[in-house]
Amino acid sequence: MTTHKLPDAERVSALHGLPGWQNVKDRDAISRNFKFQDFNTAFGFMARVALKAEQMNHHPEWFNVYNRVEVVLTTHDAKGVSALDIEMARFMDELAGQ
Ligand SMILES: C[C@H](O)[C@H](O)[C@H]1CNC2=NC(N)=NC(=O)C2=N1
Repeated sequence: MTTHKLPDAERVSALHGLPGWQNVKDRDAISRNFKFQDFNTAFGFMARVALKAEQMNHHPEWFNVYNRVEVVLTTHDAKGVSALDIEMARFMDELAGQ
């Protein structure tokens, strides 16, 4: 299963490769804030991520205001961060180009 909680060492090394992402305080999750040029770009990003999320059956928690998208990734079924969260974080970074 890819939905099991990642061992600490794997999580630490995955986060090294995802410099924009950090552990969430008081929660077993990772987060990143993205800032885009405008709402259209932010929402386009969200639309593409939504399609990927459906394909993966793995859905982000996020909050959008205008050009900002605040993302929290965790695997509810695993009660923690799994390989799916790392895959989603990499996808988002690649898409955002930042
Ligand atoms: C029933 C359905 O497959 C599950 O609830 C999926 C849907 N999307 C999900 N998304 C996330 N982030 N974590 C999950 O555990 C999860 N589980």
